[in-house]
Amino acid sequence: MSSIDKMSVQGIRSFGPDDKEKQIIQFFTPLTLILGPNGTGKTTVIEALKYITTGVMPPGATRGGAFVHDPKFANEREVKAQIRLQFHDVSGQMTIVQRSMTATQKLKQVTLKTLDGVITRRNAAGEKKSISSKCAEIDKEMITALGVSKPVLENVIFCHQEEANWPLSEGKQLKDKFDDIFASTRYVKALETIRKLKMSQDSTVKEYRIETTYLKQHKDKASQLEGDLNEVQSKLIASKESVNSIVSKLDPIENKLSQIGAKSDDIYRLQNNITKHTSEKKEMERTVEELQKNIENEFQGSVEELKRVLAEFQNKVQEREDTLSQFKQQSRELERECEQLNKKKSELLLQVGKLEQEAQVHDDNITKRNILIEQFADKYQFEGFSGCEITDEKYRSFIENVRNKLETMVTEGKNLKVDFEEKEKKVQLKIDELKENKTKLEQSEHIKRNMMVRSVGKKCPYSKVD
Ligand SMILES: Nc1ncnc2c1ncn2[C@@H]1O[C@H](COP(=O)(O)OP(=O)(O)OP(=O)(O)O)[C@@H](O)[C@H]1O
Repeated sequence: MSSIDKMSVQGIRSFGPDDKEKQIIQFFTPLTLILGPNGTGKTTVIEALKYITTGVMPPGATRGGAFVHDPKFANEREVKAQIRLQFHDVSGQMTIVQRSMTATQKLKQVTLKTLDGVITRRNAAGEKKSISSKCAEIDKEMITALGVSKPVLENVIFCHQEEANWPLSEGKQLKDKFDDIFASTRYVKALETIRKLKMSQDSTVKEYRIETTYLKQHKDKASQLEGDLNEVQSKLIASKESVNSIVSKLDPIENKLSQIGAKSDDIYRLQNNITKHTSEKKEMERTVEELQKNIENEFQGSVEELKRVLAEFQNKVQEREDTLSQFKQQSRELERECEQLNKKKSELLLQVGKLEQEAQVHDDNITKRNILIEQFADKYQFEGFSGCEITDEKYRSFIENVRNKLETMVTEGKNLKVDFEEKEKKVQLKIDELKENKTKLEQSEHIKRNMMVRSVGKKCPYSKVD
């Protein structure tokens, strides 16, 4: 169990901030009574204990200056407050915790700043070890060190006198307080978690049990298979040994077999040759027979003479073959020439056709020309062209006549043109004269009309003038 030894307070409420004003309170076992008149600081001691152990300031101390000694009282701009507590933690180790604050007087209000705290521990050898940390961490550390929960410290051990009537509060608030103190919510949650964990673990165990059954079956099967395998392996070894012995016996037999095979191949080859030669012999005999049948005059000379005759015959055959190839060559050249001539012939035939067409056109033109000559001769009374054949002589005479006629007509035309030009000049003079007269007449008409309009307008102003 943890126990509080002593506490020093400085700069809290009526406790002054100077070092000489620092107060140290010693706590006794099993009980410490604090007595004093009103306003001497009894509540402040409890508040300081609550603050140093839990980090919670007294109610109404939200305004900075309320808990820390007022800077106005100290005639300072800033006041530093410090609380130190020496205690033995649950393991009996001596621990010192220190928390500090500063209150600064601003223009209208006092602001409070909480500084980092320090926890110092002394181990069994008497060595000190300090840990400086944030307030929240110190709060956690203190709860662990004292072995008492924060709600118990706040509401039971260091309960402020202004909050001491919480046991008389309404149902829900009261329940919440008790839940906090006994941490029942946490236990309920923990129990729920444990229950869920148990359920999940139960199901896992169930699964494992089923799996174990299967695994056991598998194991039995595996051991059975292992036995079978061993048996098969021993059989395999025995079989391998017998195979090896058979293989060793087989080697000479295989050698002999391969020798026999080679010999059998030779025999087969020889048999094939015999069959082939026999059939060749038969074929030759048949050929000889046929040749003997066809021979009318059998050659009576020796083989040498026959060879010579054969050679002569072959030479003759060669000569004939050469002559034949020459004829073939000539025939090919003649065929080529014939082809070219046919081509030329077809071209000439084409030209003949064209020329015949042109001759026809020419004859038609001659006929038309003769008709026109006859018509022209009749029209211009050329004699000797009517009803006779138009020869070249006639044609030239006709052209001469035409030329003469044309010259006569041109001369007449020129004379006529001169006459017409003279007549035109005269007519133009007449026209100019007439135009002049016309202009004069129009002017006189205009003057007369104006005069008539004026004379009629004086008589009747509304009559229309045409
Ligand atoms: N911020 C402050 N600065 C300086 N002094 C303060 C400050 N706040 C409170 N005080 C003084 O601290 C004292 C409060 O003391 P406290 O309430 O602890 O006395 P008490 O012994 O518990 O009194 P009671 O028996 O009446 O409860 C008062 O004298 C008050 O004037």
